[in-house]
Amino acid sequence: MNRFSDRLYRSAQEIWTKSHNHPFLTELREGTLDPERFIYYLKQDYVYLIDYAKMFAIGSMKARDLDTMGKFAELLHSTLNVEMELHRQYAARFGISREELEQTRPSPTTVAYTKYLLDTASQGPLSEAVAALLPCMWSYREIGAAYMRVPGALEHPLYREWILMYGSEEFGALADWCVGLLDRLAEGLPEQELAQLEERFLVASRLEYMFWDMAYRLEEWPV
Ligand SMILES: Cc1ncc(C[n+]2csc(CCO)c2C)c(N)n1
Repeated sequence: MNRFSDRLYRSAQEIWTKSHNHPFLTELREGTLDPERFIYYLKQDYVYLIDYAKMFAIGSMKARDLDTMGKFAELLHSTLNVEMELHRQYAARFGISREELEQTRPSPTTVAYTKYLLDTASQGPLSEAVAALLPCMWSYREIGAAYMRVPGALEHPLYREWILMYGSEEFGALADWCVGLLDRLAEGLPEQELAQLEERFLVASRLEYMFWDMAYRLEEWPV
């Protein structure tokens, strides 16, 4: 069967491979990542997730049926209460309060990524919103599943929980649902619209790469 998601996966392959080989991720899976870089990532990711959760709210609003509406509501709930709870627990280990996490000033890359997502979701049809939010869910699913199998990765005192969360069955199932939704939404669309969806997917994939890179560089505003 010819799935639109197969086309997206192929066209983003080069970008995703660069993410997988980025030192932030190679060092995280080997357990050598400097915690300072991880803390920076957690703080930026926390404010990223606040906007990302809003994408799910927009998804719920634009859904055409109750099942889809409910699934986005479930994703919104899980982002706020499961994924962000992991960040809160990590922050507590480093003496960073919930308030401090929430007050993180977004870096240039975080601003670029979150505003790109929210602009896409609010201006376009549901299919474009899903194309833009998919690299986040799908690439983390791939990373989590792969790192669960890296010998010793789950023994690391700091990175173990992170890997367990993204390697979990629940996260896998949510990502699969989003992939399937995009395939259904793309059915029968003309090539011009498919190309537009592909572009959203590729820009978000590049921004995912930039997010790892930003954290590794501890990016700051230049002025
Ligand atoms: C930059 C960045 N990209 C992707 C994720 C992963 N992620 C964000 S929301 C979601 C699904 C529901 O919570 C998943 C898997 C992240 N945390 N940060």
